[in-house]
Amino acid sequence: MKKLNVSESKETDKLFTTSIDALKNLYSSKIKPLETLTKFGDFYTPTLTDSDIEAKPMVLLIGQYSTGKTTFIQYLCERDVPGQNIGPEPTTDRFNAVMYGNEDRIIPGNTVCVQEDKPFKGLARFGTGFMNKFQCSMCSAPILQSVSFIDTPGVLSGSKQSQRSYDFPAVTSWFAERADMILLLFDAHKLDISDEFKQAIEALKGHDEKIKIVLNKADKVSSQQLLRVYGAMMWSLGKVIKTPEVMRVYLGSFWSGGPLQNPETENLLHAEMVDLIKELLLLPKNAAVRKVNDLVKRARMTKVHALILSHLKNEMPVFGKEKKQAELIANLDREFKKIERIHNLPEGDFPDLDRYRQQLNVQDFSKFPKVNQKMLDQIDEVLSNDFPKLLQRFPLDGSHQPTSYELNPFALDEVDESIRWQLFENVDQNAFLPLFNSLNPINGKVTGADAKVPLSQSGLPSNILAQIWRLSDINKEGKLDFEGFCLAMHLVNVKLKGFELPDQLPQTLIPFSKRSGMSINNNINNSNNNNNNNNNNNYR
Ligand SMILES: Nc1ncnc2c1ncn2[C@@H]1O[C@H](COP(=O)(O)OP(=O)(O)OP(=O)(O)O)[C@@H](O)[C@H]1O
Repeated sequence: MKKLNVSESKETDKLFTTSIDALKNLYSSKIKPLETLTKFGDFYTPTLTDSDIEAKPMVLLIGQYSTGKTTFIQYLCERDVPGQNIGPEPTTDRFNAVMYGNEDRIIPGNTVCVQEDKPFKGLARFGTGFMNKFQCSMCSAPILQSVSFIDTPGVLSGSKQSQRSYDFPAVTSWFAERADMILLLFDAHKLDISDEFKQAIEALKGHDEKIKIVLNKADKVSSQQLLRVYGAMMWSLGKVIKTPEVMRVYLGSFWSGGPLQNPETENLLHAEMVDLIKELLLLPKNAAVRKVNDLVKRARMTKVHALILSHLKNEMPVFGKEKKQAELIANLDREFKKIERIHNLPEGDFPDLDRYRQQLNVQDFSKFPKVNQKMLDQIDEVLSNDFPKLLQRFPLDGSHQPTSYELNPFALDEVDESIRWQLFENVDQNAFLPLFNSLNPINGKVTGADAKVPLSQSGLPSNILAQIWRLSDINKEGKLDFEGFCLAMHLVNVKLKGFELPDQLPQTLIPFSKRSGMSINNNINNSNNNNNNNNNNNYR
């Protein structure tokens, strides 16, 4: 594993901060003026605020009711999140932004939408019907320092879905535009893709590249059923999501309710779950590049929008304005083609015809602004010069930015708080194999007496080593298998770096083979009950 170069890590962090600053400047000086002039917000989405651009990466979860969206968030947070309801019936009746905060609290929708430091001001346009169904849950779960989650109400079937007091697809589309990743959750045990759910997926149009599929509760079916369910799901989705790329599907069972139930698929599901968690952890590093891409998209749309308005204004006669306006709206597709040809614009930068028509219906074309060449030049400048320069700062060779942890799992002083969220699977286990084998394990396990020598060589005091033993002997057997031994050695290194050891093992540090068998509560109970003393004695 490559050794971390401290200055390189600090440079990378600095690079991301300065890039976000540069983005804010470019947006407000070169894109926003044309957006304001052409009332871009009335046709698309409101102008962005600084907090929109600075916001932590957002993960949007969408699925029919009871597919496990809320449980998924709870699993990743390793704790109960305030304001979350879990149950077999439709439980989440509101959009819930789960974000980091020092103390647990729930902020109601009306308040969170006026807070300057939250990226939700644009939601105010969905009215009080929506505000009453929106809230922000703040809690101190470590993963929330890297990403925020948007839990959504489960999509219902039939009239129940349309009875909502706000425009569900429009709100979903608003979040989709700002999200860094969209997770579509399906229940492998009860695959059901209703028409209403298909409509909700339609609202994600234009954001296909962010969509990942999670086939949840995949351990509840046999391998053969899983294959069938997978095929049926892809077939149905193929009709709704029209993307040339193959969608990434993660199979898994994201909850702390018990071990994976199908030994046949256990390894596969573990590997898939690890992959998804790794993807989530990479989001902050990729978010800055994504933000540049989003602003590129927005700048191109603004340019096309300005040219459409100017074209429609030029078409207006001195008399008979209303008739001409209606005619232009009816033949909007033809007008779009004309504009495309005259200005040599890509078809893909044009807006959705029906939605644009709806907005045009309430406008007076003669009041549209004429082309402001200076502002258009600024947009061209930002697209052809400023954004490419900004992107050159990032390594865009297809490889992701390795996290500090991937570069050196023991370099704890060189990484931020998210280190607590590292995965056991990322620990370089090969490095400990020779040492483990030299202890002559019996049935793949070593006793406290065996492990005492290598652990004591760390020079750590007995009480600390006893704590390390307690944390590493997850099954409370008085012995360590290879994974437990790696964990112990890893914790020794953590301590030697000057960090406090946790009272209980973070969920991420529990090897996957042992993880699914434990609930978080079990974990807490284990650390509190008398087992502690017994296990500590194994080491002494
Ligand atoms: N991986 C899993 N394996 C088994 N059961 C699960 C799993 N995940 C969630 N469940 C159970 O499924 C039910 C629905 O879970 P949850 O409330 O998290 O779903 P949801 O998608 O958020 O639902 P809603 O849209 O109604 O809020 C709960 O009873 C929960 O305990």
